[in-house]
Amino acid sequence: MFVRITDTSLRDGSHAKRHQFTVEEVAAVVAALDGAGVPVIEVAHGDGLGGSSFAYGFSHTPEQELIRTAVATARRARIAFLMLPGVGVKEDITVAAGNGAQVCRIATHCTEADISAQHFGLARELGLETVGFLMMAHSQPPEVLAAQARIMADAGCQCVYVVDSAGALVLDQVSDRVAALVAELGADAQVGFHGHENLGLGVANSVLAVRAGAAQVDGSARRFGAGAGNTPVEAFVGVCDKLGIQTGVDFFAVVDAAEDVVLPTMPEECRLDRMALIMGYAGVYSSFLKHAYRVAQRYQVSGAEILVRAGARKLVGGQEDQLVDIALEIAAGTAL
Ligand SMILES: CC[C@H](O)CC(=O)C(=O)O
Ligand SMILES: [Mn+2]
Repeated sequence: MFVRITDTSLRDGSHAKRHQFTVEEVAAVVAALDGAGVPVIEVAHGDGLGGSSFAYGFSHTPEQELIRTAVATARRARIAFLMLPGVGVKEDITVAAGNGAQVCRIATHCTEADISAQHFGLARELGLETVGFLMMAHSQPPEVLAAQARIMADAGCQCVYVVDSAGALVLDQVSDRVAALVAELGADAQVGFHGHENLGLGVANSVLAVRAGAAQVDGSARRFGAGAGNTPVEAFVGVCDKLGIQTGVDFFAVVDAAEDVVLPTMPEECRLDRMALIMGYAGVYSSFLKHAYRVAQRYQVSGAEILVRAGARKLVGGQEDQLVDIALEIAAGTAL
């Protein structure tokens, strides 16, 4: 059994770093992960191409420059980028392809796959490998996700991911979703899994995804990602070694890369603390974490209460501004 790993520290980790990666940091991380045999490395603003904005936070370095740096540094790894239709536009994909990126990952909310069709079409025309992200996958049952995956595959997506954006999926809930996509897509497209650590299940959920037929799995060195972070790639590689699942990644080299190279780029460790746990429990988009801290501070209300209410409202990516509305509701003493 083989699983292809994509490291997303330089994209999902961007949320945890408020999008402040430098060229030097990207070069160092890509060199270390590439040297360890990580086959795909994702680089972009945390919210994907075009994410640098008032709404999501401005990047320290333009993401296309970071992509160029990653491409120039990697010897074996393919460089991937993420793009959310509406946050970025098709031109961003063309520019990233021109900068040498090889894997185009298009992310939509898990009921909105149809908005990705033109982007997959363009990416295939440009000769890019394509991956689709069905975000907030905990919020829909397996059959709904499978139907959405079919829309992406028919549009030219070569691997559709079950994306546990909130870190809310628990064990069998991952297997059931991945298995439903595998059954629907058959030979038409692969299936992937992207996990978050908010309930401490990133590695276990990823193993179950592979056992249910996932051919690709995401992780981040040192868990560097939104919320409590992503599936720790070095732990996942070690567990795969023990289980006889081939990854092609050198365990000791990726452990060194995580500790010696990625950790120094992190503003702090991604913690499985109260806020992160509530995100997983209440089903809140992991990238809302820093926004929730900021809004709680500004309106002097409980960040935990904001997240509980965000979960009850079933907010999706792009609705970060509703955290302010929720904070005002709490400050006014309105009951949930
Ligand atoms: C804002 C995009 C988001 O971070 C994509 C992702 O990694 C997820 O939904 O988990
Ligand atoms: Mn993520």
